[in-house]
Amino acid sequence: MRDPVDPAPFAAGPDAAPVVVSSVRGSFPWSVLAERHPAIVRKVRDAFPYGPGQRHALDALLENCAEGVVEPLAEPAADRARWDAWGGREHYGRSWFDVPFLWAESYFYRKLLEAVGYFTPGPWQGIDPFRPFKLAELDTPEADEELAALDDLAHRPAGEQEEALLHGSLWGNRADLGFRLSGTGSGTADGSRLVADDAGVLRSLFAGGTLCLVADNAGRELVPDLLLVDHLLRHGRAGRTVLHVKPYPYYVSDATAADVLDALRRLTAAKGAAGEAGNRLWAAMSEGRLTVRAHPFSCGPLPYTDLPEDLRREFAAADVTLLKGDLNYRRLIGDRLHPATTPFAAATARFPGPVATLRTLKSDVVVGIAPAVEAALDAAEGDRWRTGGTHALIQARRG
Ligand SMILES: O=P(O)(O)OC[C@@]1(O)O[C@H](CO)[C@@H](O)[C@@H]1O
Repeated sequence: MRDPVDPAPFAAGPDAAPVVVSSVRGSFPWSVLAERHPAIVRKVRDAFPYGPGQRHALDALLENCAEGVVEPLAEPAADRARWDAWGGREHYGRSWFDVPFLWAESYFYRKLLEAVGYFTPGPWQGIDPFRPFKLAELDTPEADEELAALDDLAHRPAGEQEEALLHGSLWGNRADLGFRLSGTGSGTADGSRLVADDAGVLRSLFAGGTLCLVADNAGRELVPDLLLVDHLLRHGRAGRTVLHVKPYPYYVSDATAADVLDALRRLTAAKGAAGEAGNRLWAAMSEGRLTVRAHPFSCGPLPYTDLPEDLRREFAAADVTLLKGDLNYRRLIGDRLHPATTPFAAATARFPGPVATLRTLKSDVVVGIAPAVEAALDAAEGDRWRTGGTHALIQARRG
């Protein structure tokens, strides 16, 4: 039974709200393209002994991002036709700042991989330009502490464990490298920073069937995600889990299948409860109760209203599709500036099946915020609560 939806916010239809663009100088989207992306290109260039050809291509990308226009992928890119169909034909030739923010950001990462030869046959093919940053995250004293804390949690009742692991997965989203490489973002994991909390609805959707978890970042976000998955599989709260990751490196820290293996090995190498969870996850993957998918659409520049039919069917059949992180949230609500008080159920009405999100707020779009909460946050923080990574939300809609 679908939650009652107030049609008022969409009297003009769910696409009435304006799409986020990057053309307003000084805005958050503008700063991502004008400041964050050049910083990421420089970090990547300095992180590898790339040859002259790659360094020239990276410098050309830097210049193109700042002053140039969106250019097609260089032939013979295997996915050129796909990007043409994803909006490239409409956007090629336009300034990066004049196309939808979601499209410009997503395509930037695809052009970055082109510059370093990620798809080009040869020694650099398949070398993840963000891997140094991802791995550095996994081997830290903080990661050791987080894993050690599981030994105490293991003695708590299953319900308490689930609540704690759900929050671990939520706040793991704060560890977003794209966010950190440009030196912004902090946040505390205390409850006061939750601007919406549908944890009860979300937990009621763990019904022992299929959980689709659409992952976000690798490293210190993916490890808590995997620990939550272990708990749900172990306690019969999910019969199987399909973990959706990216088919290639994306948004600096987004997880690929290689990152799942790194996170899994980090767990199996740990002592105590963390190691036991790692071994259970390893067995679950071997037995097909935990499967990893890397669908091309997961690196697409489009909202989830454009889901391809196979994903639409998969999500519709799941107990719940749990979307992690800010980028997935933006794609879920169309990267549109809906009024923050727009009901989550209304803004996500076209997503197939029950859907939920665990997200720290790192970009302007948000829905499902109570009017009094929005007013209090605006009064206390101005707009910072929307993009600072200091606040988070748990939102869910039954099918
Ligand atoms: O999906 P994540 O990892 O939580 O966050 C990704 C993201 O916040 O990083 C960009 C800024 O660098 C945003 O535009 C984008 O939404």
